[in-house]
Amino acid sequence: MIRFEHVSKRYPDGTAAVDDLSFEVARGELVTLVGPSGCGKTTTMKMVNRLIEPTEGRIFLDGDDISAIDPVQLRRRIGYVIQQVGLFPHRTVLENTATVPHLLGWKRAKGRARAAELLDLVGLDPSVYGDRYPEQLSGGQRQRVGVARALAADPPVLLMDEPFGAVDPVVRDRLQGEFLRLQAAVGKTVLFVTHDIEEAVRLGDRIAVYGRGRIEQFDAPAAVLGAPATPYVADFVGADRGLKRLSVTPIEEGDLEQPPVVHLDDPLAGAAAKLARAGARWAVVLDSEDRLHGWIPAAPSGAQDTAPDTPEASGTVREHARRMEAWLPVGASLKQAFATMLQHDAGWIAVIDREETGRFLGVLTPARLHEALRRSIDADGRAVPRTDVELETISTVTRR
Ligand SMILES: Nc1ncnc2c1ncn2[C@@H]1O[C@H](COP(=O)(O)OP(=O)(O)OP(=O)(O)O)[C@@H](O)[C@H]1O
Repeated sequence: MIRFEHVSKRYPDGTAAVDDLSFEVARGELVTLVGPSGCGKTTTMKMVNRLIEPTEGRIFLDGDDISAIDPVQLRRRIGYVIQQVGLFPHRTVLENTATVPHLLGWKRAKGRARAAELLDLVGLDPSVYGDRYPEQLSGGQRQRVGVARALAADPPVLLMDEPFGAVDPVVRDRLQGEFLRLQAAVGKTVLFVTHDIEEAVRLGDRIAVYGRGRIEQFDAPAAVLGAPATPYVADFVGADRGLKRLSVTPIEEGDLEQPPVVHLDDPLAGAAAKLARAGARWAVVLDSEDRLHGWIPAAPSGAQDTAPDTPEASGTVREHARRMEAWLPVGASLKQAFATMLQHDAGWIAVIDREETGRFLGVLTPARLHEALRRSIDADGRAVPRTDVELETISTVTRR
């Protein structure tokens, strides 16, 4: 979709902003360009929409040499989102979002309808925010408008230059998550500039790690973290790359442990017997459709008089079950799993198939999380699927 062939940009003062760059971005792919300040990321991006002209080499968009395309026509095929969003202060949010449809000569009603749809898509209710002016929005909301505006004419390509750079880390984290969901829905070809390796790793299908004017490594996030191509890349991704890897390693079903499972309407005595047989301290509680409800300890509170593993325990699991807040869908990252454990001060989290169905799949414990991480590192090193990796030592600490 976007192809660079031996592209260089030299400024008259002799600065080589980029030097002999060749790479290709596939249709629907999100590539992050990451590197320290001044290494040529923005220059690379601005050459794609001809805000900067290369001194050597050629750039192709969908097979067309862009030097032969009128820059104004070209920019209509390319959405552009920058850090200082550049919203028009005297136009409403809806008018700002409809800018490009307006320039393209769409009928006003059609442009506004499209703008409203896009605002909705980026999480801003058009009936609430549509008539506001940019100064009446938070920084994060302004960025969302910037994204909606860039998408308004449905361009196949998006260029994003540190779009979330100016907001605080919490908002930034949320915007990244929203953007990933949006991208899963719209499937644009995206070049995304950032100087933050964590952002690059989280968002990119592939990452281009820039040194001075050159790409040092162009690879999937796990590969950049797992096998840095040069000492420079290793240094840039940092000594804590194992930790960063948590954010690109998804929870898989094979990572999960299967604790005893009981149902809400099971008699308590039966549940207690099951726990005793398994030697477990707790069991997961499901409803009649196997959806996660919560958990039950081996000695439910209030039932101490009748120890649960004695036949005197009466009633059903329902009366003693506790709700479980610490859960995630399969496919969420190990980092999210770890964060969820910390947030809920939980020794394990429940993993379900999907949020909508809530079907219980198993639990992830810290030991299992560690194993999953080690298996993923090993799998990358040997280029095999994670399920094929057998660990030599497994360090689980259970009562079993
Ligand atoms: N008009 C110009 N004249 C001379 N040198 C320039 C000009 N514009 C940019 N440069 C230089 O080109 C190099 C690459 O700049 P570029 O903006 O692409 O870097 P960047 O990686 O995007 O950095 P940042 O993260 O700080 O935005 C820098 O050394 C910069 O000083």
